[in-house]
Amino acid sequence: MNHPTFALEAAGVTVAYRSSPVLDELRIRVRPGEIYALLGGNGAGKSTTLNTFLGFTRPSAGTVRVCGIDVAADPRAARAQLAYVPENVALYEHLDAHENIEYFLRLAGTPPTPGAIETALDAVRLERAAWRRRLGGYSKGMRQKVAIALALARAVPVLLLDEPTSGLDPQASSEFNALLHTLRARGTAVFMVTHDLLGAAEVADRIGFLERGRIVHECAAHGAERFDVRDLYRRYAGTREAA
Ligand SMILES: Nc1ncnc2c1ncn2[C@@H]1O[C@H](COP(=O)(O)OP(=O)(O)OP(=O)(O)O)[C@@H](O)[C@H]1O
Repeated sequence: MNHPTFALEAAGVTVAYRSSPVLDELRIRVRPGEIYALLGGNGAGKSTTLNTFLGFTRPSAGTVRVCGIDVAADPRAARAQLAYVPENVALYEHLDAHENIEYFLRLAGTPPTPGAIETALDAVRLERAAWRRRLGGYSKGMRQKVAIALALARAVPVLLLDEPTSGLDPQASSEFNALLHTLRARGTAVFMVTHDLLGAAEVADRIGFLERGRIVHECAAHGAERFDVRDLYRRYAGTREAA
C-alpha cells in the first residue's frame, strides 16, 4: 500500500435514520500522528461517526477511508488498521492482562512474538505487579491501559476511543494523556469522541465540534501554544444548546 495522507477520512458522509440525517455530509480528516477530539452535544452524531469509521454503519452517501482503504469496499481490511476502545472496555474478567492480550491477538490471527506483550504492557505503564492479576479487580484506567496495550501489540496505525476519560481520576487522566502522546510519537492517529472539553484541550492537536451531524467548527493547537479554553467552551456550549 502506498502511504495515504490521511489515517482517517470521512468525505461527504451522510447517514440517515428514517429520512432525517444524523450525519450530514460530514467531513473529517485525521493525519498519522495526530490526536483529534470530536466534541458535541447529546445526539450530535458522535457515536454514529465512530460506527461509520468502524464499518458498522453504512453511509447513504460519501466515503469513509481508513489508511486509504475504502471501508464500504473492504471493511475487513479497513478494520484491520483500527483498534477501538469503547467507553467500557470489554475484556475477559477472569483472564489477566497478559492472557487477555494473547487471547485477542490469537483471535485476530496474529499470535504474539516473544516479548511483544510485555513490551506493550510496559509501554502503557501498567504496573508489573498487576500483569498476572485477573481483570475482575482492575480499575477503569487499568482496563483502558490493557485495551491500548492490545492496540500497541497489534501495531495498528489508528486508534478510536469513545469517551476515554469519563470516570478516570485526575492521575489516571494524566497518565492517559501521556500515553496518547507516546502513541502520537509513534505515528499513530488517535480519534476520540468526548464530552471532556478540558481533557481534549490538553491532549488533542485538533478539535472538531459536531452539531446535527456536521462539523461546525474545527480548531488546531500549534505546538506549545495550546487552545484558548474559554473560546472552546463558548463554542461547545453553542453546540450543546443546539442539540
Ligand atoms: N440505530 C438508530 N436508529 C435510529 N436513530 C438512531 C440510531 N442510532 C442513532 N440514532 C439517532 O441519531 C442521532 C445521533 O446519535 P449518536 O448516538 O450518534 O449521537 P451522540 O453524539 O453519540 O450522542 P451521545 O452524546 O448522547 O452519545 C440521535 O438522534 C439518535 O437518536
